[in-house]
Amino acid sequence: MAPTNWGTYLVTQASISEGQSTLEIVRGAIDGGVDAVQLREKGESARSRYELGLELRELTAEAGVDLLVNDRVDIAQAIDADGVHVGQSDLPVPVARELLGPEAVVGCSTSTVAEARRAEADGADYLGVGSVYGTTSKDVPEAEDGIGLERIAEIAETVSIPVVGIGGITADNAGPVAEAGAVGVAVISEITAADDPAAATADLVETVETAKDLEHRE
Ligand SMILES: Cc1ncc(COP(=O)(O)OP(=O)(O)O)c(N)n1
Ligand SMILES: Cc1nc(C(=O)O)sc1CCOP(=O)(O)O
Ligand SMILES: [Mg+2]
Repeated sequence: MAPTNWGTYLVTQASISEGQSTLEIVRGAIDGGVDAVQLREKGESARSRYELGLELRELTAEAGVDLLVNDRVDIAQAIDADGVHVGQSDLPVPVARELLGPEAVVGCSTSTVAEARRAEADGADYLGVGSVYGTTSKDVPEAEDGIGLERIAEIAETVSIPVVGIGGITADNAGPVAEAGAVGVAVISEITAADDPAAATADLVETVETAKDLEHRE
């Protein structure tokens, strides 16, 4: 599936779960209809991300769900992921593309119009734009303040590649992100910290689909 159709995108970080493993959470997310999963697990060793990545690859491939790896092109290659997600302090987009090839999905984090233009020119396939509402899930002070929906709209109008909103997104506030022009939403806590990840995912899927339907009718 292409990023254009990623309505709901799970970014994994089991350290903020209520005792559930990443595999359990991803299984639930798949049952709930998630479109893409990103292996993040900041703080874990390369070996443990690699081993978890192999298991996630099996699960996601069976379900037809895209699998991305955060930051690490080498792990993406080693587990045969669909692609990689890089931020402003990670490997540059053209380098990730060169290493992974033309078929891989390369996503890039941006929070300003200038960064978005650059990522698109560099060949990114989609943008992760945030932090939309502000979050403590990403351990940097900048993420605590939201960039707001107007910035999402401005970036979505500027670039031709899909924009995915990230940061502080829940089923209650995901609709306006899609209405602002994002193809979908990426979340950690809304699914990961839920008692029932499948139900939390299904709520998000429905909210985003409804908002996109309304947006297209206008
Ligand atoms: C979909 C998506 N968008 C943004 C990010 C953040 O990437 P980055 O800024 O590199 O921060 P880390 O996640 O690496 O801490 C993301 N991971 N996914
Ligand atoms: C990994 C990440 N990147 C962000 C960015 O703004 O680039 S915000 C974020 C954390 C998203 O977690 P939650 O859904 O719990 O807010
Ligand atoms: Mg990164």
